[in-house]
Amino acid sequence: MKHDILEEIVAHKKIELQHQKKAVPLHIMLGLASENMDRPTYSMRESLEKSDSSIIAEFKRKSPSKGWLHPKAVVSDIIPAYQANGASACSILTDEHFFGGSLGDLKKARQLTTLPLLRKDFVLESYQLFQAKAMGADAVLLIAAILNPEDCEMLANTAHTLGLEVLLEIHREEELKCLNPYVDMLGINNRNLGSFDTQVNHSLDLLPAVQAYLQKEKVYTPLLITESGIRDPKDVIRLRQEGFRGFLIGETFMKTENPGETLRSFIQTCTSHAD
Ligand SMILES: O=C(O)c1ccccc1NCC(=O)[C@H](O)[C@H](O)COP(=O)(O)O
Repeated sequence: MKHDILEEIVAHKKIELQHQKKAVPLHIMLGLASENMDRPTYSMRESLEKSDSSIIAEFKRKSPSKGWLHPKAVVSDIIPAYQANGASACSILTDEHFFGGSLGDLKKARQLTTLPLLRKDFVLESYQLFQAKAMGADAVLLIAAILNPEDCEMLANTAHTLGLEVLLEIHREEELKCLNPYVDMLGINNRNLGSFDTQVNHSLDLLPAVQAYLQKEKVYTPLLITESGIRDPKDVIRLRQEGFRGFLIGETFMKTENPGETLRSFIQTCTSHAD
């Protein structure tokens, strides 16, 4: 088994954050970004709920599991094409070292789309939530595997005070303890970050435990999202039938020459086979 890449990512992120907070202290960041701090956000949850396809199309240049997917990808080509071709929301990977992204990508995407934007990064501190809001995000990802339940609730609560929705990602049943009243969407990651093994059926395997937990803790009603390794429109149809209402897809689109066009034919196949 490979070492857990998350440990390496988190160690790197802590150092990166120290530099960022020194270079741009919070009060300076807020002063520079007043336009986005004041803007009303778009609801990712509502956009997914009302769509028949509910695709969250990801902007991802490279990944630890696959290396470079689309090294020269530019936001101004891909994000408008995602919107034109039926995405319900976009996920922007803002981590630079491991994913080749940046906060600049998020800022640029905000200028080019009215789709809800998810800041996809490894959030450890509320400073990163302010960054997300300042750069134009509508939602943030919180990863249960790198947070304890108390920090997770504090971050989710802070995100809400900024008007940001929260997608909580889990991979294992034990991580359900990170659910809290501020979680809008619950994502099951099909990728094991130790082995990189990615099985779409993982979402279905974990579903009974998730449903039982939600049934027990009646106050939580997150929208269910499935994340990673989705390559076949038939998987979207099958997972939708089981109750998933969001499909986070990166590699399937980003490894192609024209991610927007690939999204278009993916959605067309989903909708033509849905009945
Ligand atoms: O994608 C990776 O290799 C990866 C490794 C370590 C932490 C996170 C990772 N991916 C982030 C994601 O959540 C995915 O980009 C997202 O779910 C889309 O997955 P895919 O459709 O398989 O690109």
